[in-house]
Amino acid sequence: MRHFDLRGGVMHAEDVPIPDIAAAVGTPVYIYSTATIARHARVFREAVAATGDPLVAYAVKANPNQAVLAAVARAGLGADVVSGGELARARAAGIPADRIVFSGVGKTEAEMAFALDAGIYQFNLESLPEAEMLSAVAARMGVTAPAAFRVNPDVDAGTHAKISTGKSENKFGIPHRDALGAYARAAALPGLAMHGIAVHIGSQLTDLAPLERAFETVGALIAELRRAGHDIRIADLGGGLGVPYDPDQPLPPSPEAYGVMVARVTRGWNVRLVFEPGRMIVGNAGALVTRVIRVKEGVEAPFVIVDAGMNDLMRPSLYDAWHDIVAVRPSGAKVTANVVGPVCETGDTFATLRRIDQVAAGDLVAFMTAGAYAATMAGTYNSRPLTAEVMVSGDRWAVVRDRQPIEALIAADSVPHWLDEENA
Ligand SMILES: Cc1ncc(COP(=O)(O)O)c(C=O)c1O
Ligand SMILES: N[C@@H](CCCC[NH3+])C(=O)O
Repeated sequence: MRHFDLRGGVMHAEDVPIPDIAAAVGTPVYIYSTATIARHARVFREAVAATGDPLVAYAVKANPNQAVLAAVARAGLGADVVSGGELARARAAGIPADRIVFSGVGKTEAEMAFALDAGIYQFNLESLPEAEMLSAVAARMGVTAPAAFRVNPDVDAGTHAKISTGKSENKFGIPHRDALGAYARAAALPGLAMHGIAVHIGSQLTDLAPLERAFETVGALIAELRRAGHDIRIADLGGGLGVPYDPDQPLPPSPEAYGVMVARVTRGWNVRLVFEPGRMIVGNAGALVTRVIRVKEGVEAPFVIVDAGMNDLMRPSLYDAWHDIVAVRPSGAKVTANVVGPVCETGDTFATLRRIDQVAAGDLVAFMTAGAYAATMAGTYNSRPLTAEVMVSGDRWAVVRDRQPIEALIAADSVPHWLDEENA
C-alpha cells in the first residue's frame, strides 16, 4: 500500500490531495505520512522480533521533527541520538530514557552529563579518551554509565563514500583489533559499566553481505571479550538498511531478509540486540512538494526551475543522490529535462537529462523519498528561510513546522553598535 499515490489524476498524501496542502501552506513544503511511519516501524519490529526482545531505536538524525518523533514513540520505538539536542527532542516527544542510546564521535562533557542525568540505556563510545571523559563525568555525578564501544570492523559497506562509516580510514569507532585492549582499559575506569558492543558501517546499504561480515566480527569479539572476563549483555547492530529511491533500480534487501540474516548470525550470542534504523522508518514517508517557477530553454534540454533548492534538499548535490521526480497532476506527456533550483550554485541540480513528466510554470512537482536526511539537513543559503513541514493522517493534515519567516533570519543577526553609530 502506497501512501503517496495518484487518485483521479492528482497525487494524494494518504487521503489528502497535495494541491490542497500547497494552496494553503505554499511551496516548497515537506509532507509526511503518519501511516507510512507506523507501517515501517511495525514492519521493522516484526522483521527483527525473532531475535528476542530487541530495542529498536529510531535514528533521530534521519528526521527529528517533533511530530515524526511522536509518531515513532507511539509505534513503540526508542531513539538513537547523536547530540544533546537530539536527546532533548527525543525526551520532549515522550521517548523513555531507557529506550535511548547515545552514538557519535564527539560527545561533550555537557552532553554526557545531560544523558546521565536522563538515565539513558547505553552510551556507544568511539574511543578510549571518550571513555575516560565519560568515566570522569559519571564518577563526579556519583553514577555508573552503561556503555559499549563501537567497533570499526573495516568492511566496505558498498555505499557512497560520504556515508560509509565502517572502513578503517573512517573516523568512527575503535579498530576491531584494538577492542580487547580498549575494553580492558575502560573496565578499569570508575563509573563505567562496559556491558555492550556496537557497530554501524554506513547508510543506504543495498547489500546484506557487508553487514553480515561486520556482525560476524562483533560475534567473534563478544566471545573473546567474555573469555577475558567482560560481561557483555547488549549488542547494538546500528542502522543502515537501504530504501528504494529509483524505481528502475533493483529493490534493496527487505527488512524481512535483514531480520533473517541477523537471526542466523546472532544465534547463540545470548545478548539483547539493539537496532538503529533511520532511513528505513521515514525515508519513504515523506515527499518534498515544489512549484515550477519557470521552464528555461537549454542547449541540450530545458531547465525546469523549481522553487525548492539545494538548501531545502541537499542530498542530490552532496551525494549525487537520486530522488524520483513526479508531477502532482501528470498529463501523461514526458520530456527530457534538467530539474534545478533557484540557488546560485551549479550544484543546485536535482536531475540532469532525466525523463520526467512534462510540466509548465505553476505546476506542482514532488521529490519522492524525502522523509529522511532531507528537511533535517536544510539550511538557509541564499537567505532562503527553512521550509514548512506538514503531516497527514487519513484525511487530516496539520502543519508540523511553520515556514520560517525571513524576519526570523534577519532578527537572528545583530549589527554592532559602532556601525549603528556611524550610520546615524
Ligand atoms: C550510529 C548510527 N546509527 C544509525 C544510523 C542510521 O542509519 P540509517 O538511516 O541508514 O538506518 C546512522 C546513520 O548512518 C548512524 O550513524
Ligand atoms: N545524510 C546521509 C545519511 C547519513 C547517515 C548519517 N549517519 C544521506 O542523506 O543519505
